[in-house]
Amino acid sequence: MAEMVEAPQKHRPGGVARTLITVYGTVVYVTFLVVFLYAMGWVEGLVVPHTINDGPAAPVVVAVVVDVALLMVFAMQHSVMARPWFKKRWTKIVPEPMERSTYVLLATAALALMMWQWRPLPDQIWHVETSWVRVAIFAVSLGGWALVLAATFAIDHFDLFGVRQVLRNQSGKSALPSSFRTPVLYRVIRHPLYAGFIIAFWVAPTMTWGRLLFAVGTTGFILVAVRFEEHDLIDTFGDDYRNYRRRVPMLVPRCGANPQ
Ligand SMILES: C[S@@+](CC[C@H](N)C(=O)[O-])C[C@H]1O[C@@H](n2cnc3c(N)ncnc32)[C@H](O)[C@@H]1O
Repeated sequence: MAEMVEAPQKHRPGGVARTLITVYGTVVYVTFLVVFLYAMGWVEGLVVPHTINDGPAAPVVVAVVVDVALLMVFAMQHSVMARPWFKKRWTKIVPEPMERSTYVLLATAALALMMWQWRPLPDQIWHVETSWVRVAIFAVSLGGWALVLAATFAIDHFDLFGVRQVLRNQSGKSALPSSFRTPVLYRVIRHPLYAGFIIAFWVAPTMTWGRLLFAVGTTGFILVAVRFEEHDLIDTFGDDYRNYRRRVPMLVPRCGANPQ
């Protein structure tokens, strides 16, 4: 049973402002989709002209420093802007219906900056030659991306990316309260979206040092982000989330356990 927690409603823009906010949220969402699709190709080395193994050549130490700095910008943006204390202060400056879209816009900018400025480390750690094995490995990796997408829809895709908030604002409705959900994926593990990213980043037919650095950095960030996120979820949903955490594993499903 989903528990509902009322979200406080602050600024209520009217007329033209509402329409502008809706346009803003829609443009941000479409921009995010384009950049995110590009990022899939960038990581996988498929379809797009510029991949994780391309870019300006740099000495190894410089490349590592630049890439770690880019990963940290990405991690800081996500970690700080997702916290309730930040949202509380931020919505004194930015109208509440725009808050999530602005988060998504800055997350998209951080991702685009990373792809643009990433310094390649193209030496290979492993490289699978056999073509059917390569295809099978790609399929698992793309399965990781599919899991990410499925998890966004299981939770609430349009709410996660700020679209629902601007559309509700357009029709004069207040923000939907946060709700605790355990749709099927979330009955197997607590963080299917993050698990999908980990699969997508690590399962690679060719692993270069650059991709490994990316996989290690993002996985480290996910493991830290989970702690902050769960702390906030416990603050919001209390014992419902505590009990859920006892019942359901974090990232790796339990063998033989039936999702309840
Ligand atoms: C990017 S999503 C990632 C969700 C989850 N960590 C995962 O990996 O599938 C982060 C948002 O999902 C929300 N969230 C995480 N688990 C949730 C649940 N079971 N029900 C509702 N919202 C949840 C968090 O509060 C946060 O706003």
